[in-house]
Amino acid sequence: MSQQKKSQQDQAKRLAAEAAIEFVPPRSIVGVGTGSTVNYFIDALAALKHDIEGAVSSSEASTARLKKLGIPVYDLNGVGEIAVYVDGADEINPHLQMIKGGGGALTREKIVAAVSKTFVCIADDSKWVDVLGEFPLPVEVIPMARSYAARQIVALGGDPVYREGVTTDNGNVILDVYNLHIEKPIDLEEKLNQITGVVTNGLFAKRGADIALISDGHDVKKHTRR
Ligand SMILES: O=C[C@H](O)[C@H](O)[C@H](O)COP(=O)(O)O
Repeated sequence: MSQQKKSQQDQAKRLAAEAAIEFVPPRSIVGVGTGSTVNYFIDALAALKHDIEGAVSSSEASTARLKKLGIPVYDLNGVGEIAVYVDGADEINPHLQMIKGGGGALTREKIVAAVSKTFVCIADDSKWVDVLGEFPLPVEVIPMARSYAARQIVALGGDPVYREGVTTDNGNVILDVYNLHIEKPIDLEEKLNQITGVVTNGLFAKRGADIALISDGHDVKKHTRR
């Protein structure tokens, strides 16, 4: 990617992230995702730190950034329903179903999203697609089940590749599944989760986003779920 394209994409990420601030209720505990787009959101949230109670985080990386900026981070087990969860995506379709987990944080992201009333997805417009699957679908697997899970994934029509050298925050491994053209995201999400040894997969289809803020680096378009 050229330097100019990269800085336009960064600007798009920043604009989408800053637009999410208006969805943060005062005095709330905010659900915070993971990734380069969310990092801009965390930076914007820091300016509001005296107006919110704190955050629940989806990764060690986001926790470290939140704490560094003086935003208290709570354990999810001590918190009830979260009003708003803000997170990025690797791909998002017009139904606001997503592929996530490019950064390996999919499982904790799915947990925090499940507890949250409203999911706001923030992304640059390169993530907006008609059909999910061009981006390899991450699947988090218990290490001893890696080969078995990979064979089961092949039987479902995907090409799994072990993400070497990566251990998730939960101590597991990731298989990135290539060559999927995902016409029925909810079906595939369920089938993958039924494989013994799979912890979760990066399809956020059953619980997609409620709002997507997508930027081209100039404007931010707001999409709501169809
Ligand atoms: O595990 C990572 C997350 O699912 C991210 O939200 C996703 O990979 C998008 O990251 P970025 O904002 O860096 O493109």
